[in-house]
This record gives sequence, structure tokens and C-alpha cells, in this order.
Amino acid sequence: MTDIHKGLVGVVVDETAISEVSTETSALLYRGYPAHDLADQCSFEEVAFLLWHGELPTAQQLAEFETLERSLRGLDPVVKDVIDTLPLAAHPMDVLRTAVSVMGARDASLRTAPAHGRTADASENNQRRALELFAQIPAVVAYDQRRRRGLHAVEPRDDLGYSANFLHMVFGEVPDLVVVTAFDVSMIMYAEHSFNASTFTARVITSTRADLYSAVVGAIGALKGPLHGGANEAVMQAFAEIGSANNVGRWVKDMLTHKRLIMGFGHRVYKDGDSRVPTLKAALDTLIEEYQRQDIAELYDALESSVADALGLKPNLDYPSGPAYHLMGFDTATFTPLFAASRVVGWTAHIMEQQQSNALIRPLSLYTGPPERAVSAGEPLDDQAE
Ligand SMILES: CC(=O)SCCNC(=O)CCNC(=O)[C@H](O)C(C)(C)COP(=O)(O)OP(=O)(O)OC[C@H]1O[C@@H](n2cnc3c(N)ncnc32)[C@H](O)[C@@H]1OP(=O)(O)O
Ligand SMILES: O=C([O-])CC(=O)C(=O)O
Repeated sequence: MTDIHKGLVGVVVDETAISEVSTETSALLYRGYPAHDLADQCSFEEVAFLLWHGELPTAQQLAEFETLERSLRGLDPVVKDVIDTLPLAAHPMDVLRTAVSVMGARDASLRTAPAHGRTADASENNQRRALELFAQIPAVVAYDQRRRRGLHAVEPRDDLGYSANFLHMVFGEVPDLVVVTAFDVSMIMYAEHSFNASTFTARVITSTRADLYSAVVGAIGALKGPLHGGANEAVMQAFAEIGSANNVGRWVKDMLTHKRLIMGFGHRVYKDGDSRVPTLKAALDTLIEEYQRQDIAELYDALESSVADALGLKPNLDYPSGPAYHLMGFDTATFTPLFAASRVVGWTAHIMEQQQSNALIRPLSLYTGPPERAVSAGEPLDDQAE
């Protein structure tokens, strides 16, 4: 009897030195450091450097890294033109996926890479490409949200850190420090999570020796789904549907009656709570205080305890991030692109790790279709199908 691991549940498919997601202790380590400590003490730029290079940067390395990242923030006018051809009703994840695809098609260095070689896509090129995506995805997200609102694009500022500049490009001004800090924390918490569906997608694509952009485009596609990154958007839709804490009980009952999933709850690996939630919830609390939105805190708590009572499920990272991004002023459909802006660090770290020790990823399947049969010449196709 062949063992089938549907959804690859519990299957260890490879090694990684980038992060550890522990089921037993519900902990998350980035290159050995607890992610919550990094969120407390480091900037997103430092964490990106750590995930890519394995060590936190020295002061000089950080200064060089920041200077380079800031110099790469401007968006290629051709990418802007392509975005402008897309309907305003297109989902922002589709816009981002298209933008990254255009960036890949315009990277001349890809065209000179020999397809047959082991080093078909040299690692220093990939480090550059990863940094460019890191620096430019915020500009894509900002450009797209602003065009939907009928606003002109805002150019990046090289005197601001990653998160302050991101918010400046989206909203045309730098918000209070409390908002910038909460956003930076969200970027750090979303940056990396071992072999989740989108990262695994990127590794599968990389295993065929396809280029980094193809792998990132595929990862964006996988992240869009509501069982993965799309859940942060779905959480906010649920909040809007519920309206206020008083309606939570009725709403949850209705969801259970109709056997619908409650987005932002449950996790494939963490069965006793997502290790990242307390850190992002603390950041959400600072935003609730900043914007004086106790109503959101009440709804959040009521839904969390109602789902715990009804299903025994705990929130995942997408639960606090939904209301946090809403309070910051992002359109709901833009939440998952924010996740992508952060996770591009993890994706590209995994792409480079996969390239360093590659094996084509190609599992087996158990065939359950009809047994071998003969094609009868002259028999009408309809009869054959019966
Ligand atoms: C940052 C992230 O990407 S985290 C994930 C974000 N996704 C979501 O929040 C979507 C909602 N959650 C889910 O769909 C799931 O919990 C997943 C996809 C995250 C994990 O799924 P799995 O590990 O496959 O768990 P699985 O689906 O086997 O769940 C076990 C049982 O709990 C139920 N369940 C799990 N999550 C939920 C939920 N959010 N709402 C209602 N029921 C749920 C399942 O229906 C299943 O019930 P069954 O045994 O009667 O069939
Ligand atoms: O690990 C997972 O399956 C999903 C997740 O939480 C993430 O990618 O951040």
C-alpha cells in the first residue's frame, strides 16, 4: 500500500538554515534569533540582511546596505506604464505579479545566462535582483493603491528608512512614529516562515533552474490564496461583515452552520497558537490607542474568544495584521501585497539556498484513473467516454 501524504502534511522535504518553525515550542527563529526579539531590537533592513547573509550586519555593513537599498527604490517607468494598462478592478496581487514579471523580462542579465550550466543564474546576480525587488515592490504597491484612489504617484525619499519611506509613498506623508514602528514590526514578522506554500512554490520553480523572477512570480500566485496570505484581506472583510462585537456570536454560529472557514484562524504547523501573533497584536494595540478605536479591540477579542470556544482554534499572523493595516489606512485589497513586500526576503533567501544545493523537486503520484485500455479505431469519441 503506497503511503500518500496529501498536502504533504508532516513531510520533511529538505533542510534549511534560514528559519526554524517549531511545532513543539510554537517558536520562530530567523537564523537562530527569535523573531520577536528581532522585531523588538532591529529594523526590517537589518532582518533582511540577516536572512540573506546569515548574520546581522555590522554598523558599516548596515550603512552600505541601506545606501544601496535607498538608491534602488525608483520604479522603472515601463513597469508604471504596464500597471497603467491594467484595470482598476484588477486585484492588487495580480498587479504585483504582473509588475514582477515585467521586471524579470527587462533584466538583461538573464538573457546572457547559459541554461545548461550549474551556475545558470549566478548568485551575485540573484543577490542584486533580490535587493532590487525588496527596494521596488513598495513602489509598486504604493503606485497601485494611489492610482486606484485617483492620486498621483509619490516619489521615494532616500532620507527615510524602508518602512517610513513605504508609508510616505503610499500616503504622501510620514505618519507618527508609532505607526511606522508597527508597520516595521509587521514586515519583520511576515519576512520568513520556512517551507510555507508560497516559499515551497518558489523552491519548486527554482529546482528546475528557472530564474529568480519566475520563482517570485509563482510565489506571489501561491500567496494570493485565502488559505495563505489572502487571509489577511479576508479577516478585514469578516470584520466589516460582522460590524461590531455584539454581532460576533451570531456571525460565528452562521459560519459554522454553513461550514465556512473563519479566516485568520488555524495553522498547518502551529497547533497551539502562532508564535508571531503576540508581537503583532502588541503592535495592533499601539495603533488602536493611536487612533482611539476601542471598537476594533472589542471585535477582535470577541471573535478570538468565540472561535476558541466554538472550534478550539487560535489566531494566525493574518488575524492581527488585517485590522493593523486597516488602521494604518491601507485599502483591504492591498493587505496581501504588503505580506508579499515582506516575504520577498524569505522567498529570495530560499531561492538562493535551493540553488546552492539543488535537486529537481518532482514527487510521485498514485494513479487512480481507468486501467490501460485500447483506443478502438473508428469508435466515436462519445462512446469511448461512456
Ligand atoms: C500567514 C498564513 O499564511 S497563516 C494561514 C492563513 N490562512 C487562514 O487563516 C485560512 C483559515 N485557516 C485554514 O483554512 C486552516 O487552518 C489552514 C489552511 C491555515 C491550515 O489547514 P490544515 O493544516 O490543513 O488544517 P485542516 O484543514 O486539516 O484543519 C483541521 C480541521 O479544522 C478545521 N479548520 C481549520 N481551520 C479552520 C478555520 N479557520 N475555520 C474553520 N474551521 C477550520 C478544518 O475544516 C478541519 O476540520 P475537519 O477535520 O472537520 O475537516
Ligand atoms: O507557514 C505557513 O504555512 C503559513 C504561514 O504562516 C506563513 O507563511 O507565514
